[in-house]
Amino acid sequence: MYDDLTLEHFMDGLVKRNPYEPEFHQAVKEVAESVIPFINKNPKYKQAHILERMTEPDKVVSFRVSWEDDEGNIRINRGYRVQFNNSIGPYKGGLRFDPSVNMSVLKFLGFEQTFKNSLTTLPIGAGKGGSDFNPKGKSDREIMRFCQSFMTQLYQHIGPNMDVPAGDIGVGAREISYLFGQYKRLTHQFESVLTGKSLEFGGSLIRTEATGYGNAYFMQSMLIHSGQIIEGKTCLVSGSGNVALYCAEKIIQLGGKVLTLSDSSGTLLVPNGIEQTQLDIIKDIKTNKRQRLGVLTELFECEFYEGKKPWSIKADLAFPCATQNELDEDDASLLAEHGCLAVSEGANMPCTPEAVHTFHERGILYAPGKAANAGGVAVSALEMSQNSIRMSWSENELEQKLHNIMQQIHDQCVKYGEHDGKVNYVDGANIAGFIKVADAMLAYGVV
Ligand SMILES: NC(=O)C1=CN([C@@H]2O[C@H](COP(=O)(O)OP(=O)(O)OC[C@H]3O[C@@H](n4cnc5c(N)ncnc54)[C@H](OP(=O)(O)O)[C@@H]3O)[C@@H](O)[C@H]2O)C=CC1
Ligand SMILES: O=C(O)CCC(=O)C(=O)O
Repeated sequence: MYDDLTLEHFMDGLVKRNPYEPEFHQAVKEVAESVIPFINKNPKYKQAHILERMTEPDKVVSFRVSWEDDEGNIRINRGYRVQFNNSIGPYKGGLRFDPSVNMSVLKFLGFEQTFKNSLTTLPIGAGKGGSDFNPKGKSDREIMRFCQSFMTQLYQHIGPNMDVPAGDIGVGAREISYLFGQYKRLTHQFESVLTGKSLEFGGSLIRTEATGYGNAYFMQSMLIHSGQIIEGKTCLVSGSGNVALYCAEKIIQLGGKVLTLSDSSGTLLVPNGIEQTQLDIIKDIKTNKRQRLGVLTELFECEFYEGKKPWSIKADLAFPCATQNELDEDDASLLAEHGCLAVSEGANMPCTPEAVHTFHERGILYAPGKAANAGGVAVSALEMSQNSIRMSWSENELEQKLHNIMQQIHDQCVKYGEHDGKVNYVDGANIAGFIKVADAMLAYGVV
């Protein structure tokens, strides 16, 4: 007979094996709280030490990235790829270029990706990578030289059936193009080794929009399930990158009113709701001109609050779409006091555990990122499928597929997270994501 697994014992071991990795501990604890009771009811997972194996990455690589800046100085950064779990498909997950990147951050992201990719219903394993390189303020040429040097190290670890990276914070269409160009030059192969590519060379329609659109669809499903609608609701969105901009766009299309966006310098407030024409200006400022949101006060009627987060503004719904731990307990209390009904995470782990606890305590519907932002990686998997069959699906087809996938993810969360008529989307996402990967690992035996 086996004793029950306890959260305390499991987490003690994990922290000892992975010291100084607070983000990784946070992500694992959130999953362990949901799945340990499930594992104890299903001893086959306990006997095979599935959770212990799932929390140990398959492989981690770290490498030097040397490159030359525009002044001719030699610059050195560190590159990484964490290949977390390939039980249900090739490693799949983004690359992040940001000074905050370290092993703890990439392990939390790779671990989360395991559950997210499982939830998509598509055959993709989990990985994450990146560098502590800061793209802000760099010229196009510097970005190109960095990406080429990064790929010169990374290319031997990736491949269309091995590991397929994509974008994340600081890695968008420009960086993916430089990375793909260098991979092609090194290997003489034109293959589906990155997703988020431009349309001219194998990219998929809707991939740019997918994470943000998917998050708005998830919120819509969650509201409908509880007898409400998104139309007419006031919304706070944080961030103004890929995820935030397209989350805002889909909210507007669904009839919601987006009051805010933000960046690392502060929050933009449009009290009557951002209109699509204004959103197009914001996209140009952030994506093409790479400027701060504050410049918008000169372009249309809006307010800008330097150094402030959006969460103190009264609204019905919240969509944190910037970065991890951007919404804490105080922010969650303010949202609750202002009557917020639901929170759906576009970013990965943007809400602290204390904030999530507050949502649950105050009856606010809460969708974790691994469920709500899975639309991006799902369309990445569809990009891989299109590349394999050398076809391109239409925008309508892809958006319909994305919408269906988000609905299926929602329904899996309900199936595994509903107790006494209430849905705990954290438990639902964790248990549903766990089962598929765990069953594949059991089938492989001890590997
Ligand atoms: N891209 C994708 O397909 C997916 C992304 N995600 C997650 O979504 C989040 C956003 O990614 P993405 O939109 O791609 O990244 P981008 O680089 O396109 O945008 C990031 C945005 O977040 C803001 N930001 C970053 N750090 C901070 C901070 N510390 N405080 C306040 N604002 C901050 C940035 O501001 P500034 O402009 O000032 O830098 C920018 O507006 C991340 O958590 C990512 O892991 C999840 C699933 C898929
Ligand atoms: O599209 C992908 O492969 C990566 C998406 C991603 O990094 C994420 O879901 O966090």
